[in-house]
Amino acid sequence: MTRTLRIGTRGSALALAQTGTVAEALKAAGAQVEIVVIKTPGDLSDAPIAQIGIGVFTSALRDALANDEIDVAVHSYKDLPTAPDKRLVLAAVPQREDPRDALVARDGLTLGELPPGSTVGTGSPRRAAQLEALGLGLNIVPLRGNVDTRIGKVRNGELDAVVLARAGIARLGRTSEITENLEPIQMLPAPAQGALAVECRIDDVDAEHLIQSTLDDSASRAAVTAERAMLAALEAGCSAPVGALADVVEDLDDEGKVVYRLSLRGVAATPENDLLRASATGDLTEAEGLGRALAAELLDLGAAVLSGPEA
Ligand SMILES: NCc1[nH]cc(CCC(=O)O)c1CC(=O)O
Repeated sequence: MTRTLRIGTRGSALALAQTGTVAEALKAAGAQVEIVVIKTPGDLSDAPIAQIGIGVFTSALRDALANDEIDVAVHSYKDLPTAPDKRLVLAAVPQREDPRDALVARDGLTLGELPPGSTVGTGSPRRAAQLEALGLGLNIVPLRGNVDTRIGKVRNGELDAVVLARAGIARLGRTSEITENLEPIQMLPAPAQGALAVECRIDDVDAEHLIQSTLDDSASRAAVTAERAMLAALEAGCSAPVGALADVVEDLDDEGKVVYRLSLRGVAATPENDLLRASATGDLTEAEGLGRALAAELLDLGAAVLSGPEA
């Protein structure tokens, strides 16, 4: 008897594309899979994410998983609340896509080429704060909707530009519409941007092992673990102006041998909304501690303690 793994996903084009890659990998490993689309309140409301709250895209999927309606949930990792869900286990963090943000602007323009007063759409306080900090006189306007809708507002002339996660555009096969990849030095991505989180029930050891051995990428997992530990220690919700990016880098130990280490950069806002940037490097096996240490440093520098996970 072969078990069929029911893989739950949101119904957006992006979610379906992401889930498709997970399903294909599991099939290639010999599993039988079925895709189950779950509607979430985040898909049904047009209100700003900051208003409808954290977890709007993910809690319905998590409940369906805990209630045995599905066996696997595929999330955009950055949309998951930082608080752990004791009913579930993170079975895999697949190899991460390019985590950078990307600009889609009219006439092929880059950020630096946009004239002052240009309208740039984003619903993300993190992106807005970092765009403001460039001092280009851009007019940042709120924006929501799926990737297609957002790019459409540039195509139809409603906006001069939008900023989106490169990974989302890439998963939809639309990278040709990107006019500039934003370097982390000016625009740090959201913690875990570009990564997926593949969850299963805490007691479903068979599914966990299959998913982990088929899909987990330890470098991606270490990087996002550090980024999200930083976010959690700042008590920031997903809508807070906090960015983080970790990379695995080569280093030399005391005997001159090559070792791999984790390098983490972070950005957070002060109560006056000025941006603070800091970085730290640590052991690959100490990803969580590295994230917490960088958060402590940002707090020492005057970063605002942000509202808790419920805000
Ligand atoms: N908050 C929405 C969301 N969640 C994940 C992605 C993109 C894919 C990813 O970062 O993994 C997006 C769209 C965006 O931020 O442009």
